[in-house]
Amino acid sequence: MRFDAIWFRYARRAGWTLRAVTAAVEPGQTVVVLGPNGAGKSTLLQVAAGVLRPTRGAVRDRPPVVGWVPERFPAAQPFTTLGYLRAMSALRRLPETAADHWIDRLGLTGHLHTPLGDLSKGTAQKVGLAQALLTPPGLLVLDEPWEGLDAASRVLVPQIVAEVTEAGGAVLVSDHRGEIAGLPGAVHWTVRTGEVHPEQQDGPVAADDVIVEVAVRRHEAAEAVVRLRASGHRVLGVRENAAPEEAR
Ligand SMILES: Nc1ncnc2c1ncn2[C@@H]1O[C@H](COP(=O)(O)OP(=O)(O)OP(=O)(O)O)[C@@H](O)[C@H]1O
Repeated sequence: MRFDAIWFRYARRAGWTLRAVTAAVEPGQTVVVLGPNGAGKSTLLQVAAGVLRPTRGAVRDRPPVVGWVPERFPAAQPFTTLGYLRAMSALRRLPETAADHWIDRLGLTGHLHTPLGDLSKGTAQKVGLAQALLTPPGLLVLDEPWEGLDAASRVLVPQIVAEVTEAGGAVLVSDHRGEIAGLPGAVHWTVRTGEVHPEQQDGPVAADDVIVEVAVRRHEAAEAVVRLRASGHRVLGVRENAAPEEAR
């Protein structure tokens, strides 16, 4: 799937929220979308999912089955969990039992007869995930999927992402806490004031760049890398302290 010179603004006289976005997502690829608050991450994901139409430019070769999980599941709908998942299955001409696997896996069994509006944020998020996965998606778009999820459920997200990509689907996921940034093979895009900057893993350091060396505690290294990337910095490498004895 390709973003072909996409510009997006929410209103005719508003400023541009996305500017000249040109990027590609390959089948089987995970793209982690990072960037500061208000940069345009959610907007980019909604354009990718087809929820928002670009003002200029086009999304090309979007797979026919798209799974979309918004940051906030729209719970103000007159359904119970089971009623909603059955209605979503019927809409997609799937058997009534299509959601059973996800009901079981996401631990929704105890909430089947609860109205959507009465669910906790995390449980509503799981219902959102279940509906996005009813048919194996060629593109799965997840906007901050961990928000509200308990620790036991959080580990399911990278598992599900890996299963989708192993089946040949592409995944776009925004992740301000950096929970998925360590997923093997994931590429990182940083959104800054509406522009998308794919991370250049091996690109040369520009003449006017400055290299800042930072020491962090070993157990904090992964999180520090994620935070630096999320702030739009390039991380050139991580190395052990060469002289630990002298440092003491
Ligand atoms: N429905 C909307 N109508 C008008 N402006 C909007 C709308 N949604 C978002 N915006 C604006 O577009 C800009 C980008 O918002 P967006 O939600 O895409 O950023 P984000 O990077 O996902 O931020 P966050 O991490 O805080 O969720 C912001 O200035 C935001 O106020």
